[in-house]
Amino acid sequence: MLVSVSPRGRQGIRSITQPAWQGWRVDVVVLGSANADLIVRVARRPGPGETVLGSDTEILPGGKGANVAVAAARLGASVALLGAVGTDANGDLLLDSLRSAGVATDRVRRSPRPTGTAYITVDEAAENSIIVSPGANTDLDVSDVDLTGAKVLACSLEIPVPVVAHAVRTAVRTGVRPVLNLSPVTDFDAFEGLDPLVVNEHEAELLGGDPAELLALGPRSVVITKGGNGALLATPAGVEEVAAPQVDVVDTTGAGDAFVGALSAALADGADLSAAVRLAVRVASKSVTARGAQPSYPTRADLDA
Ligand SMILES: Nc1ncnc2c1ncn2[C@@H]1O[C@H](COP(=O)(O)OP(=O)(O)OP(=O)(O)O)[C@@H](O)[C@H]1O
Repeated sequence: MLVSVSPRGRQGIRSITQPAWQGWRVDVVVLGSANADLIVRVARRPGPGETVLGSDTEILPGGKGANVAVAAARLGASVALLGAVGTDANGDLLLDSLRSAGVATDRVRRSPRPTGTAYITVDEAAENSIIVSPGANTDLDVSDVDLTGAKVLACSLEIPVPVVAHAVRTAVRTGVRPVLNLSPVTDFDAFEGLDPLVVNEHEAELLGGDPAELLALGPRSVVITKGGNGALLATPAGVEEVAAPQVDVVDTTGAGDAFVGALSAALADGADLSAAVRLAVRVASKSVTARGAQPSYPTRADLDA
């Protein structure tokens, strides 16, 4: 019999008569965007019709979906990303970086459209201006939603809303725990069963502000992240605040994605929501002590160091 070995080395020998991913353990399916972040540093931003010279271009893997997937995988979760990238070099780069973080990419479709790209200008005051060209991310379709094997579905909103709504409803119907980071805030109507709905303070304001108002939208639980003040967890039973540790902040890029990745990994591992939020705060607060999004995400060993 022909056999193949799991790339994570955990599951031993598997028959190749099945698609490879069906034989591997998947704890967390992340549905979301994958972008190449093209970063250029400038003394100041150009005005209309003006040209300025900038630094060499830095190309980093990004996009909320890819960030969340990498954050969860770094903590030891078995993760598959459900997404789309182009057939271009940036698509290769994103797939390589996901795989090297241990994320299964079998559910990432190659699209004829260009890979999603974020054009990021950073000025001397470290202020960002960002243009996102979603490209292949907008190509995702409800027929791409495949939650096989998942304990937890983690999704965010940089991809078509109907796909996210379909994935959440499929998760609820099939007993997969849905976690939604409603970022950016978008017109959305599939809150029923979310456990939790995750938003930052700004997004919470846009949805009504008060945890009770967010719970009234229909999720089973709500988590509001509060930057350096940690996070708040609300269920119909009450509210719990989790303080963030005092850290030397270097770069907060991707902190929210680190939070969602860690939360999803912990929930898939059987933690209750309160314990999962406490871990997520620790992980996200660690991530702000290093530059970049994905490069700053800690492993379990980093957390204990
Ligand atoms: N200054 C900080 N000090 C310590 N922890 C922080 C700080 N800023 C963010 N964090 C950690 O990151 C988590 C998420 O931060 P935040 O609420 O700013 O999310 P966000 O707005 O989605 O982040 P971003 O948009 O930067 O990715 C917080 O709950 C906290 O654990």
